[in-house]
Amino acid sequence: MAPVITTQKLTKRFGSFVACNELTFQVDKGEIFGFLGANGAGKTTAMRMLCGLLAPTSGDATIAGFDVYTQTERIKRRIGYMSQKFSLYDDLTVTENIRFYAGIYGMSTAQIRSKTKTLLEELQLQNEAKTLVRELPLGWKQKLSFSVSIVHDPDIVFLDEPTGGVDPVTRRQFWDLIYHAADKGVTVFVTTHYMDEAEYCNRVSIMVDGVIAALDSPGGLKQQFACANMEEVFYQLARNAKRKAD
Ligand SMILES: Nc1ncnc2c1ncn2[C@@H]1O[C@H](COP(=O)(O)OP(=O)(O)OP(=O)(O)O)[C@@H](O)[C@H]1O
Repeated sequence: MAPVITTQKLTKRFGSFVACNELTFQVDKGEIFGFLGANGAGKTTAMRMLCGLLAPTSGDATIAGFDVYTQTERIKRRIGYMSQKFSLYDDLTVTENIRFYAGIYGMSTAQIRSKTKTLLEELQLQNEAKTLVRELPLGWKQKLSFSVSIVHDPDIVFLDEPTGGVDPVTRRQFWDLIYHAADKGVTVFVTTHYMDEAEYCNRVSIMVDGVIAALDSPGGLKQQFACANMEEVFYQLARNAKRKAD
């Protein structure tokens, strides 16, 4: 299967500080790829390079076949993005938010109408179609925000700590949506601090001080580091990290 994300010695320096140091990895189509690291490890910097928002200092990367140096506009059209501070409009209704983003992504009126209907059904939000987003519980906002980030059927969706602040049951429901998207062929690139979520990924990369310290399936990592769970794997790798949170 052709990889949809390929990086080769991808590096970002800020002055003499090396935020990301020679990152080399591939992510396949439909894969759920967890991108873990302690605070300051370089995850956000790497993700910004992969989204075409930040030019690398050196190395190579292609996203959906497009080059991160020269084809950033093409990349932006083929990806979705959801951050912890999701970008839904609190003072618009559920339906208005879906229509707004679908419009931004350049979908036609007919496409928007049918997509809005499907999405409301999938999320079981039909009864909340006219509810202002600010009135929705956090877990529902996260699910809506995720669905909106893939409304234009992107090749890859980048999720930056998408489930901050919700309980494990709500997180599990959110992950059902992720699995559903991955089954349809969307590649999911997700950062998280929750180790239950790391267990849900097909493969997990763990960054420490700007480098990828380990990369394998959760089962493979547990075996490699002789740990019972991902929490322990992460702790073994991250406990000696030199960088601290800003
Ligand atoms: N524009 C910048 N100029 C200088 N240093 C930066 C810049 N952006 C990030 N850094 C530094 O690069 C390092 C990696 O930051 P980054 O935000 O990528 O880490 P992270 O793994 O996403 O951490 P967190 O989980 O805390 O968000 C940090 O030490 C940060 O201070």
